Amino acid sequence: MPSRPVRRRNPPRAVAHDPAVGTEVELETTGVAHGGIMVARHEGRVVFVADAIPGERVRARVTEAKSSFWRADTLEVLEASPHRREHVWSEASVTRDPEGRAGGAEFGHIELAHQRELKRQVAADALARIGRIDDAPDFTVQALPGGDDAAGTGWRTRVTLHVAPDGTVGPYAARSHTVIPVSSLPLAVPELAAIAPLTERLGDAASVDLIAPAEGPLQIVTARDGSRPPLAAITERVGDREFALEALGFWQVHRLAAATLTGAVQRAIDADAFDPRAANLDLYGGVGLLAAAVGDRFGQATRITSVESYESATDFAARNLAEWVGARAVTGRVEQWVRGRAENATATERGRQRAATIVLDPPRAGAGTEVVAELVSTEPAQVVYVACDPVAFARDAKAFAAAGYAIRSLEAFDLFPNTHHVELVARLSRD
Ligand SMILES: C[S@@+](CC[C@H](N)C(=O)[O-])C[C@H]1O[C@@H](n2cnc3c(N)ncnc32)[C@H](O)[C@@H]1O
Repeated sequence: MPSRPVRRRNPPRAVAHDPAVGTEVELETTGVAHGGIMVARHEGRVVFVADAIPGERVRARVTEAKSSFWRADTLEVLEASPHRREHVWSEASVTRDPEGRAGGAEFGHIELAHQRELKRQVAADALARIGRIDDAPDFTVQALPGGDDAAGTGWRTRVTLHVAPDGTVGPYAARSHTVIPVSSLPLAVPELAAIAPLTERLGDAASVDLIAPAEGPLQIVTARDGSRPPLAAITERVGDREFALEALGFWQVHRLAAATLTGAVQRAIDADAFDPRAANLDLYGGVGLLAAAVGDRFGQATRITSVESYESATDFAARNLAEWVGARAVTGRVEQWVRGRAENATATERGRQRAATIVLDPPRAGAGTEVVAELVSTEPAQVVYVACDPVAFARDAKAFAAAGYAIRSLEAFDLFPNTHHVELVARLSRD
């Protein structure tokens, strides 16, 4: 097994314009910031430090020096937090040189309960400081069933590996596109970890995707220079319900995530405010997971439109939602699809829009203020927001709040143990 990282054709990790870059500093970390990094101060300047924990003293190397803040990598832990543990992935450990640490498990050195507390702090802080929301319900970040078993490993049903010019296969390093050779993939479900081509040389490939669907064989999809082979359909399952999708189509990554979000969305919807005949929406709908969650809770008469930009996903969503005659799947970009929806509607349709429950599950960037403005202009009865980025959610929640939509319920889930990611499910409505 090679131990030296292999560089891809990509910019260097830090551009050493500032003489501070590359210097070593001793830091005391005081808090956690968005993105899995900790906050410290050096001579009054904020420093964002990777691979530390709040309350630690570390020796760190500066990797970026801007006028308003620096970034640094931990080289040595001088005084450890009581929450520090051996990293779940030795190849991502602080004992390695920072440029040779595997990325994707940036909280793997922190006890699981404390990881969840740090994620809660980041989300609460984003709501307070970015969302300017001071009345959000209290919440904790909930572990998934069995989430603390095996130190939070063995949950990823999707893994993307990258291929260096010499054919080495591995994950990228944290914060760079350097391919890191590794001997294990602890966050992957064991059956995927077992088939990963970690010892192979794939000189003519760009990336390798590994997928463990709920049904059928494991999938290995090798892409060459951005092109992919034709993709098979796979089957995922939530309870008794099956979902068909393209092998590389979007599906929640944790093996229990789809079921967890189904339950959370069903709980979040206020049944008294739900009208099955309304113009209900499932925005950023993928293959219809959350539209099905709504339909399963409110029955055969449920009307709901799922909007998704990726055509193949919409085709599958139409199949997956076929049992609801009032369900339809539309291909389109949400920001375009919602534009002018209120003005172009008939009086009857405007009434249905006002009675609507809108579920939205945008990508990491969030929905954005323009989409929120279009949605609130139709005065929907309630909005259920599924968020994979607390800062983007806080920005959007602020825009909802400006239109009188407050957060009425809020749950958070640890769908990505040993990483900094957290998923939120919130219901927003007006008084
Ligand atoms: C976080 S996923 C959620 C999918 C689905 N709700 C689920 O849980 O399986 C976001 C989805 O939004 C789609 N998407 C991204 N940007 C979009 C846009 N501007 N308009 C419509 N869909 C978009 C992606 O293709 C992806 O399927």
